[in-house]
Amino acid sequence: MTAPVLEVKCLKKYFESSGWFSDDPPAKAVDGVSFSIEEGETLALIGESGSGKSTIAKTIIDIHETTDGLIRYQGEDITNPISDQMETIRSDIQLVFQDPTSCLNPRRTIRKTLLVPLKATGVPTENREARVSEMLERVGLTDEYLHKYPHELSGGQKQRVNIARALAVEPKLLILDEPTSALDVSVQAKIINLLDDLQDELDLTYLFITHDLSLVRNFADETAVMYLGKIQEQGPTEEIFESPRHPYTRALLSSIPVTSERDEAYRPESEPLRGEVPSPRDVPSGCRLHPRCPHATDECSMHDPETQSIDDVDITCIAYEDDTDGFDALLDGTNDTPGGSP
Ligand SMILES: Nc1ncnc2c1ncn2[C@@H]1O[C@H](COP(=O)(O)OP(=O)(O)OP(=O)(O)O)[C@@H](O)[C@H]1O
Repeated sequence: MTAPVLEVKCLKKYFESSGWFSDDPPAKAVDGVSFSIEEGETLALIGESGSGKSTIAKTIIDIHETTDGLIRYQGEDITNPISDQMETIRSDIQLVFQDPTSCLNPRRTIRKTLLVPLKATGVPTENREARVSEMLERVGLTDEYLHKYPHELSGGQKQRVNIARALAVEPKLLILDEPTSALDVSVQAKIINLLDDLQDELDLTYLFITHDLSLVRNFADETAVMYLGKIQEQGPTEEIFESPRHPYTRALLSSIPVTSERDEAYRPESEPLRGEVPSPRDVPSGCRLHPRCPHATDECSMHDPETQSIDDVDITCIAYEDDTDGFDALLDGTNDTPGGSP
């Protein structure tokens, strides 16, 4: 059996305080996260702003040093990598960022932008021009764009160039960090379709980071829902969207704008979460969601929840564990209590 392309185990990334604030506790941006992605699959990491999604991405590619835990790429331990592992990571794992404009050098034509990674990875000079054209074509652009500068391109076209640049080194894993959030809605769908096609053509594996849940359902095989540095619920995307169990997942999904009857049918009943997301420097005891959770009991503030597996889904919730029947009735729509409090 081949190893998953990416495996993350009990990953922690704490940011220590510095300067005037050096006595403050560290920010627990990522606090014990585990997941794996098989070849050719997409895992979506979803959650509100500040839940730790980008920190996971940056820790995987060694922009941040790992505080604790393990990161494996194709079975090899790449946690805080040594220099030759860094070369593998630089060619096999590519990151596509949110803002297509800031990632492109305004003084470089598209041709020059795409030549940089080809030179860096030693593609012979005589093959480079053909590769640039091929890469542009892959992302739906023509040679007409070769001599243009970034400011002459639309947001969607710039993101296509960023994707082409990421593909230049023939990566196996793309980390897509909110790749469409700076784009218009109509352009977002085109970029998602492009990424979908590229995955099939090139057998790519994706870690897709987003807070836009409407993009996830048709794109990701698996979904992990993050809150304040921890995954709360994780499983096949269809299962998460059709039968969300965790109160946090339910609250997130109930806040997606409804655009079709299918959306309406899947929209879970949920009471809104109370208050604001706490600081990662002051994580609540027990279940970190408990001060905001409509289902929280006294138990939830006292113990760290265990993760349990139900129907291929891992859920980390004491209230669910203690009242599975009540929660399942809520899922079936047979709970009498308005808002579904168990
Ligand atoms: N370099 C840093 N130093 C201190 N704290 C940081 C640093 N980078 C991130 N954080 C904190 O870690 C937490 C997680 O941030 P992160 O950017 O990973 O969240 P996110 O889920 O990706 O949110 P967003 O979608 O807004 O980027 C936040 O509270 C953030 O302020």
